[in-house]
Amino acid sequence: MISNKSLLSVRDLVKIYKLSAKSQLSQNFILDKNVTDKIVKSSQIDSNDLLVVEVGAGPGLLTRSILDTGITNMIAVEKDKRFLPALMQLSEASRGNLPFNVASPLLIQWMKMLYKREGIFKFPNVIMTLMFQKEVGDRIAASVKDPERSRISVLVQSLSLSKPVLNVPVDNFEEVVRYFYGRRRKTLRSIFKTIKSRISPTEQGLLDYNLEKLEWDLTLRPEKISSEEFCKLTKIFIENSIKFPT
Ligand SMILES: C[S@@+](CC[C@H](N)C(=O)[O-])C[C@H]1O[C@@H](n2cnc3c(N)ncnc32)[C@H](O)[C@@H]1O
Repeated sequence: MISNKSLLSVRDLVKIYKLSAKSQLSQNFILDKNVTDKIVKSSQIDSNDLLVVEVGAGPGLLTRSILDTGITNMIAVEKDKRFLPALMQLSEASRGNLPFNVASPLLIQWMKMLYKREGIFKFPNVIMTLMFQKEVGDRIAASVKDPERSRISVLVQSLSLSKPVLNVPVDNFEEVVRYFYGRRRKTLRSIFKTIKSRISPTEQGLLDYNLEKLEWDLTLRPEKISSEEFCKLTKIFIENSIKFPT
């Protein structure tokens, strides 16, 4: 718990240290404590939590709301040294509003670790509260019908524990999805043509035979392919020992 009486307000700190938001660091600050308190409430942070980590603490208002819960161990990570004086006032750190530029790679890494039960995810009941820019949130939730559908939609939806669809190793799956979304403006026919030019004639035959069974419409683009279908494709490569081209 921190004593706010001894602290300058975050609004004042922003003025004093001239902490204007830098777009290249995806900076966008919350200056209303009602909002940061609500975020913390929804994250279910409890004073018994052993450790809370905040990535991208900025001027530290969310950090203050987290500290107000009475937690005792906190790590705040911040790339921009300008925030050091503001954060130095706070002795501990938190979790919350992710820097938008690192949100997608971090999320994919965490989802993979969660799926493999690695790192902190070896422990049961790890709760993470992640806040994203609306555009990133839209992409995460996008279905095959939405124009925002992207690699992150496929990966997160496939790895999500509430509705897991993955039945192939996550690294192979990611490789396939990354390859297709790296060519998202091309048709599936054109992408498969490139893939086939990079594998042996025997492998080409095996791939053609199995692709027919998938019954994909090859005039479509990758965003129209569901996570389940990408799983099936990954399985074809694995079961027929076809090395996926990089
Ligand atoms: C969207 S702001 C959020 C600030 C604060 N948490 C809030 O809610 O007001 C994201 C913060 O992440 C920081 N940031 C950006 N890239 C970072 C990185 N690679 N590592 C750590 N912090 C980073 C930015 O400097 C910025 O302060």
